[in-house]
Amino acid sequence: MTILSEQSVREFKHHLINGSNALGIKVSDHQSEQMLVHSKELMVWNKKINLTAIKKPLQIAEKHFIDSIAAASFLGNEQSVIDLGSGGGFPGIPIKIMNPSVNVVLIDSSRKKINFLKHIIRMLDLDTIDAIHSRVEDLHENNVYKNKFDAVISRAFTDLSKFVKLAAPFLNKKGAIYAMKGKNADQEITPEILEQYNLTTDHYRLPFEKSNRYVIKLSAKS
Ligand SMILES: C[S@@+](CC[C@H](N)C(=O)[O-])C[C@H]1O[C@@H](n2cnc3c(N)ncnc32)[C@H](O)[C@@H]1O
Repeated sequence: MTILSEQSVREFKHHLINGSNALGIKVSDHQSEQMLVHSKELMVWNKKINLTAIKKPLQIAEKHFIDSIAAASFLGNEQSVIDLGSGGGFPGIPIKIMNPSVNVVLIDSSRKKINFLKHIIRMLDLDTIDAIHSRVEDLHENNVYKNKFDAVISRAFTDLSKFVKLAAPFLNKKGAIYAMKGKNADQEITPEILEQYNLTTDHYRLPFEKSNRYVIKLSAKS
């Protein structure tokens, strides 16, 4: 099925590459092609299952892909990343596309969304990435995932306090938690979080619509 005209494809890639460039991030032609494939499938599957409220191609480019790529640029050189409540694959799939050597695990409690994510992984022929159908809390005692990750990340999953509790069991000793947030991010930071973690906040603005985004990084106090 042709979901995008040739003109729309050109506009999508242009938007993705130029918008990322404006944030100082280089997206190659191959990477933009991979994100285009993911976007087209997102639009097709979204007609049957609820993957995203964002439906226009250029908005998908900016609000899903550029947002995920920008947040990924604040990761250190982590080699294993788990994305909690990954939904349509954000930020986990763009993280993998931008950093092919990183091991990525995507978790979601919706079987339909996991089927979609497995389909994308197959279409893009990605390796060292897995999509797991589970509630996050049901994996806390699973030795495959417990204390195994350098980074736990999420976007639009839950509030910061709850995310920290759900993320902590996955971290290895040097691991860090990354929460992608929109406006009022600072209001979610509680004294309990500051007691337990060193906190840094990075900021960027989406390049076209100009809204503010924050990545809150938490690493355990030694
Ligand atoms: C609002 S969506 C965000 C999706 C994606 N991270 C994004 O930013 O586009 C939240 C996702 O978390 C999943 N979810 C909610 N509670 C969960 C839980 N306890 N364990 C695993 N996934 C969960 C939902 O199925 C949904 O796909």
